Amino acid sequence: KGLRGRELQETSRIPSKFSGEERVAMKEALKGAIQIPTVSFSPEESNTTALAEFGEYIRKVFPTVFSTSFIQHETVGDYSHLFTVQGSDTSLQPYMLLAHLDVVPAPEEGWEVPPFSGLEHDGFIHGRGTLDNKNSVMALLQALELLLIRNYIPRRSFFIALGHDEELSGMNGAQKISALLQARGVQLAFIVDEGSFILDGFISYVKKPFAMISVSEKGAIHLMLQVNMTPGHSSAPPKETSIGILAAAVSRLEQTPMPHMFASGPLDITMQQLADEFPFPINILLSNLWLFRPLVNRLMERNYLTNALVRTTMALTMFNAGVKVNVIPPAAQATINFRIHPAQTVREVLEFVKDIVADDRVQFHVLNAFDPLPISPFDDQALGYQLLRQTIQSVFPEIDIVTPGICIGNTDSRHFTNLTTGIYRFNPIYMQPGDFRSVHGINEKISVQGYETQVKFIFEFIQNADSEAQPVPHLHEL
Ligand SMILES: CCCCCCCC/C=C\CCCCCCCC(=O)N[C@@H](CC(C)C)C(=O)O
Ligand SMILES: [Zn+2]
Ligand SMILES: [Zn+2]
Repeated sequence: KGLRGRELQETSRIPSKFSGEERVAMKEALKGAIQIPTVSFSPEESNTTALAEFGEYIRKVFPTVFSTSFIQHETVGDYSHLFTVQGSDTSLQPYMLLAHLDVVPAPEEGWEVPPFSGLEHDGFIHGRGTLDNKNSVMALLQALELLLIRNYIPRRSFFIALGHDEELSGMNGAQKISALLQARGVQLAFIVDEGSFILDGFISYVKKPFAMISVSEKGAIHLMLQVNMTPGHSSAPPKETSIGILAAAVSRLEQTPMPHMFASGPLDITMQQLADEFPFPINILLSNLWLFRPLVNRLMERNYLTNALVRTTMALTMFNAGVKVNVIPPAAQATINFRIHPAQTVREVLEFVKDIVADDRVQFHVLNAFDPLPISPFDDQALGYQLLRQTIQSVFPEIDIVTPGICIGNTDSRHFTNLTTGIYRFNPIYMQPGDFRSVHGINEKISVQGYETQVKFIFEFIQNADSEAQPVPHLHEL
């Protein structure tokens, strides 16, 4: 189901078999990438020396990519990279594979090995970026390098875009790449980026790992609340201070979750596809959402991850106030990070928040805001989704559930809605809750075997995108 024409593609396929020497080279290349500390600290501070070094490094380890006549390489926004791989059939719409080479900071405390060592230990490569997202950067280029060495000539053109400031919102990398391609009149069939995984053990009842392809991502608001009061001597305080007023306001917000929004859309399909994995009676509830939706909503609210899937969340992330112990504070500021469910908008969330705060002394400053991303198609006609599904099924034959999902974080792919309606977020790696906590946390690591499989997945995916296969129409042909 989904794609046809498999037989055709099998005839000229290059098998994803790598020699012992190639397998050593690919893991060594990843280790070298981890050792370059391409840290995005803040909008004002990145390690530009490391970002430049990374550009030199990929030239060195992927010489064929850089010397192939039908591949054009460009540096964008000083440190991001855009590879245009010209296919032989210009009637086919190109696609894009996206990843980012910057990482979040990694103070050494708590790490079993230094975070920029790239050390191999017990079958794992350790370090910041091994899951987020140098694994993808390196696997994309590695798979292409290996295909080129085997004289592969793609039919369908594609782009590999590597952003350098995703962890700071992608304005200098992905955003500029998107603008550049738009200026060139490029439209894409689809994009594949980071943002979801093969999930293993995230839902206690679901024993089988399943692949979730995120077809949308939440919007966000960075909101600063501020209260100003006249400062004075603390020995004769007013009835309320800026700190007290603000604390009461944010406490009201914390006590008032946004309405749950599990009404329809991709999550319906996710839950229905997973229903059979749950024991009785939850399987019955999930298979009959038309009747049991309110109950399922309450079940999903209980877990912090599934809760994030069913509603707009708010996290109070910064709180600043006070200048001295005996001074009535002149101002208090709180910064809140909202993640907006695809069924809500920035405007609706702000209205909701103002109603809850209901205090004119609290000023609102929207520092940054964007609506949730549109839902990309995931039906039988959706080329990007179906290619991912097909490749998951061939590379991970043990996975029999592939579901659409919603990405609870944000990715560079959100800068590309001008170029395509098909944006899919999926990393072909197994992810357990502990691994997930290591992303932006401590002891981030990838198994050598998991990384090799990621390279294999991309190697297969690029070939699948070139196959004769077309999405199967909904209606049966007569
Ligand atoms: C029913 C299924 C259960 C689902 C459990 C979900 C498990 C979580 C799986 C994937 C989430 C991955 C999110 C990764 C993308 C986040 C990247 C990131 O951190 N982006 C920044 C961007 C910002 C503009 C700097 C962010 O803060 O979101
Ligand atoms: Zn990332
Ligand atoms: Zn990240």
